[in-house]
Amino acid sequence: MNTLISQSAAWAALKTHQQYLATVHLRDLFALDNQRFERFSVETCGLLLDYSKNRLTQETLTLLQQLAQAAQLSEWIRQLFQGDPINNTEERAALHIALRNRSNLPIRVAGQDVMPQVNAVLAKMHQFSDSIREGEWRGYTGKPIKSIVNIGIGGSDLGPAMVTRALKAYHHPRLRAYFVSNVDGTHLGETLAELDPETTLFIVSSKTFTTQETLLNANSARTWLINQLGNDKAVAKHFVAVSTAQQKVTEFGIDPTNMFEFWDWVGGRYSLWSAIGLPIVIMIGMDNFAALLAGAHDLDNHFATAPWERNLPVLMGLIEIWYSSFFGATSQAVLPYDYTLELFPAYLQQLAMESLGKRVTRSGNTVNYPTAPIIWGTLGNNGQHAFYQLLHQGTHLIPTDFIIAIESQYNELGHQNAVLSNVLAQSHALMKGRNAEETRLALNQIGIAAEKVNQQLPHRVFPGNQPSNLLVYHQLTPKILGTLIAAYEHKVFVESVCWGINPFDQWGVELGKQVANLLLPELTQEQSSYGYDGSTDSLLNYIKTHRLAS
Ligand SMILES: O=P(O)(O)OC[C@H]1O[C@](O)(CO)[C@@H](O)[C@@H]1O
Repeated sequence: MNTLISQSAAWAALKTHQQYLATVHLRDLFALDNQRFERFSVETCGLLLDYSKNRLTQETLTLLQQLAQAAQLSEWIRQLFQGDPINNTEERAALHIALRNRSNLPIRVAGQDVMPQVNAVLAKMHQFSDSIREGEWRGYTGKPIKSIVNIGIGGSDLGPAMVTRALKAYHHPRLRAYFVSNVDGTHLGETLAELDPETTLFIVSSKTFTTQETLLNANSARTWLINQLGNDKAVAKHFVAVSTAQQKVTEFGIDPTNMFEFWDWVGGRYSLWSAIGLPIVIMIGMDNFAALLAGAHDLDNHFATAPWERNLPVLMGLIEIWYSSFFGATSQAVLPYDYTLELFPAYLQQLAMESLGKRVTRSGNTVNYPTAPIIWGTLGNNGQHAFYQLLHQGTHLIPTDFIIAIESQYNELGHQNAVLSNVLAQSHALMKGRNAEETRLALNQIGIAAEKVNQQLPHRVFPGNQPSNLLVYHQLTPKILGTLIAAYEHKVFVESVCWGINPFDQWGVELGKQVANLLLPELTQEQSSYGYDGSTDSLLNYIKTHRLAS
């Protein structure tokens, strides 16, 4: 589409409609309609989305669906699922749905069914992970593996790290997982200090096998291992690779038989379902990994077939567009009230912002509307004692996703009602607020002297009207985690389609990498003028001088 979506009739209608809804308080929407929960919630694949605490009406949803129609969402979903090269700037398909295609029906890329390849790699992962878990795979000195170290960054780290963390209750009791991503030697150094080389397996994960951070960490880890075990033959028993680039893996010194393959039609941030999930499989076993895939597959089927008004990721995507492009919300908070999801906000940051942080459409036209919000968040209960002040009384409109487990992994401790009461209280209070009259009454009730009430009133009023989604599931299992992640992946896809963006490339990360490559040798060369800019040149000299002085 060469024209911008903002030129559509649906966009204009939404703009007019927003002017009306901007004047309506959420508490009034609830007062007007006691069926909001029934009307504005959807349950599928074990996941409930309550979106009734959003600044929308039935008319809003109708108009948002018209926008999706104008953007040809159905056609794009069809193309996604049939393996068309919808990553147009890289001329590739984006087929993460094939990685979890438990139906096994053929999915074709350029006419060729990819399912045999997918299944072959899954079988290899199964066999390898079993051999580690059962202690058959031995290190160079004959001991079973106890520590798995994933070396990767971005999509080759965040997804597997998040899932491995979330599914700790399913870990093999002998095994510990570590994730090294940062190029600061402290990350690898601190990790190595905890490891026994004889019982450690390194998984070098990199789609391209060119990423500076990963290769530097992998090289240092290899040097450490060889020094510790005294023979470079040890590498074969302690290093495996996950990549699309066999030649580069071989050049690094890893035997191709110890390489787990994936393909260019798997985007980095969509890759945890592929061989990039190897540390997950080793830690939780293939049956549980298959359940993760099955949860995602169920949600894929829902996304591909459910009518939009009952389609969970479609609704989530449209609601975010509503706030970003029409209310001007610049950020979205993701606040899990499930301790196991502590890495989920960081994972979502890459998924959403690397996919949607773009200013031109697929055809290269500059957009004239705001696109992706900034995603941020942390565990909700901790956030309450840190930044919720800003949510309740600050000046920003911050739509929030609360993620709720009805049962925790440690239910027997009896804390869960405290968790649930907190999250329900927060979403309620953010929605309803407390107006001046209610605040006056509350202050009177706690015995604040009448003359002080007026003074305190402005500080004690809560404007409310902060929207939120509540995503609720029974307990975090591999299956429900798969469903939850797939829901967010497809939400991002819906947004990309409506904004006309290609969500599967990431050209915006290139420039910084290129300049870093130019700068790297400057740090060791003897020169004092470089031609970057006044600040960068001076900082290079400042750093070198300080090094010499220390
Ligand atoms: O898996 P690779 O090729 O090492 O890339 C790691 C990450 O780097 C990025 O390209 C961004 O720099 C991500 O898209 C990707 O997930």
